[in-house]
Amino acid sequence: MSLQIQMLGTGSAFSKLYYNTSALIRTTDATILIDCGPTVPKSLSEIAIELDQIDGIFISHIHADHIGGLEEVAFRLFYQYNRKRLTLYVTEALAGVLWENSLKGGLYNPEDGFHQLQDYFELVFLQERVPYQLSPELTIEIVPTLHVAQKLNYSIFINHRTFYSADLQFNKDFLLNEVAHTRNCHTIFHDCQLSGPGYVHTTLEELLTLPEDIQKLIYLMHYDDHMTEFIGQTGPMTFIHKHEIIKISD
Ligand SMILES: Nc1ccn([C@@H]2O[C@@H]3COP(=O)(O)O[C@H]3[C@H]2O)c(=O)n1
Ligand SMILES: [Zn+2]
Ligand SMILES: [Zn+2]
Repeated sequence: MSLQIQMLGTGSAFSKLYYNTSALIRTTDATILIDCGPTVPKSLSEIAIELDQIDGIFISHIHADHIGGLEEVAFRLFYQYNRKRLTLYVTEALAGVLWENSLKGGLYNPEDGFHQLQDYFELVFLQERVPYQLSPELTIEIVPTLHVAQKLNYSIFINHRTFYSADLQFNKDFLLNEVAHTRNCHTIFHDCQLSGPGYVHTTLEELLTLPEDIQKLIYLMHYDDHMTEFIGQTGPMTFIHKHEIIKISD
């Protein structure tokens, strides 16, 4: 079984250098996008991936750096790609706020028959902590994680043993007991705020308190533009870069 994770961006919400954190999950039979910030269409075009080569999009939460490219994707699917409807993998609750609190502003167009999210995307509602086999080679499972109080936020297990964090506050117990121990993950993609108090993110300082054998599994993403100043200061953890491909064999 072959699984590849290719980063489309690795920067923080305010990064001007590294694009919004987002990735493509690629297997021989499926290509799924994780999050869709404003820089995603440009990043896809840089690696010559057309929107109609993507089978579906998973959304972790509705901050703009994770969804700000969806309006462009929705319009282009309809007007440039002959009304193609991609699948959106979301919880039902997230689909509601995604439309009402974000996308409706640009996409609502009753005159042309666009009333709701379903008019642009095929919606597949995920349940928390239920594995979904999206294709013979790809299974995903979402878990609720804490980012901003009262704000829906989901991280994702890919083929059971790869963990990809949404933006999240450090949760050492979860990383040690669930990600590393119970699920025996061999690969972890984790958001990382390089300096200052995290507030709504996990800081590098916090990740450095994890046991070394877990740090070895971690690729750091969602970092600020002063990343280069921290090269050599991340213990065994590795900064991942835009368009880098991690091959995962299971
Ligand atoms: N309580 C908060 C909420 C948000 N923020 C910043 O706003 C950004 C929104 O996108 P993000 O990627 O979640 O990162 C958040 C923080 O930088 C923050 O610093 N403190
Ligand atoms: Zn973010
Ligand atoms: Zn966020």
